[in-house]
Amino acid sequence: MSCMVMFRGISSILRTYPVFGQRSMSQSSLQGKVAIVTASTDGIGLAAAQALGKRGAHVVVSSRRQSNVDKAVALLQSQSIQVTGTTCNVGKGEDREKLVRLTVDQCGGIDILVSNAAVNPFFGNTLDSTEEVWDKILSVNVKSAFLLTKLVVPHMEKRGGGNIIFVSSVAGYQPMQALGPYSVSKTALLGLTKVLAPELAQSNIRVNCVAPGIIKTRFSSALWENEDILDEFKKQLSIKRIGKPEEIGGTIAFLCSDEASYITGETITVTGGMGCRL
Ligand SMILES: NC(=O)c1ccc[n+]([C@@H]2O[C@H](COP(=O)([O-])OP(=O)(O)OC[C@H]3O[C@@H](n4cnc5c(N)ncnc54)[C@H](O)[C@@H]3O)[C@@H](O)[C@H]2O)c1
Repeated sequence: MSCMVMFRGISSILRTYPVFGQRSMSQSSLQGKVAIVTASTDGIGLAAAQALGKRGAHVVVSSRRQSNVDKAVALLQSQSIQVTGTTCNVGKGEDREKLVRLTVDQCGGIDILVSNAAVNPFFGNTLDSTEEVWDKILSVNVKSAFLLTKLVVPHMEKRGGGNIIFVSSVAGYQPMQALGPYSVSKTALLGLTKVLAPELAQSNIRVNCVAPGIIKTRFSSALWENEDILDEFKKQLSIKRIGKPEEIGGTIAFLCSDEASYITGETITVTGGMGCRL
């Protein structure tokens, strides 16, 4: 068989069975989608914005400081990502409303919410934690995730569907020593995912969650800056290194794509094989 004949044969197979050709590429595409990612000027949030943006989504990045927003917007623009930026403290109702209003006004709608912001103001024995600690952790890590969801759902319904991603933690499955209240807040997100997925499925909105292991960001620096602590953690890992923010960003983008069209109510652990599921 000549090369020409063989080439024609392959092209006709690709036309007949598009799964071998362009279809798989378009299923991962987020072209035309609008994505809000909270706390997205650094770490996992920034990596999620990059992963969604590289697949064609217009991303709306935010954090509490304008200077950080400006830096992230400039970085994403330099990577040819369509981006809008604003300040948002997710713990404040007026900021959440401003974020949603600005996104709808400037980008025409909302298809994706990645609720990524979190705090951990407390290390120690859980019985030493105060009411203020619990109020802060539950307000930022859990309540704001739900209240933002409530605000974006009507806009997703107008677009015929959407995707919501909560960022939990492996600590949500197996509480980490000295991180009691934070771990409990991350367990709550596993529950929130399961509660909302069936309610929102009728609106064609999928609700999923990612539970990172130890990822190299500012948030986890206490765990990886100290070699001894890091070595102890590495013993629990199958892949003997800590994770990179883009490894979480990629998982989030996958969950938001049509490749994950039959996945809802799930949490994907991304831990290098830490092996501690409930
Ligand atoms: N890095 C890890 O090892 C790890 C592991 C498991 C889960 N996580 C989760 O990943 C998410 C991102 O964390 P990260 O590791 O990228 O660290 P990070 O410090 O870059 O991200 C957390 C961000 O939340 C922001 N934030 C805190 N309170 C806020 C508020 N009220 N409004 C808006 N933003 C607020 C912080 O400014 C910070 O930018 C968090 O939900 C965290 O719990 C991280």
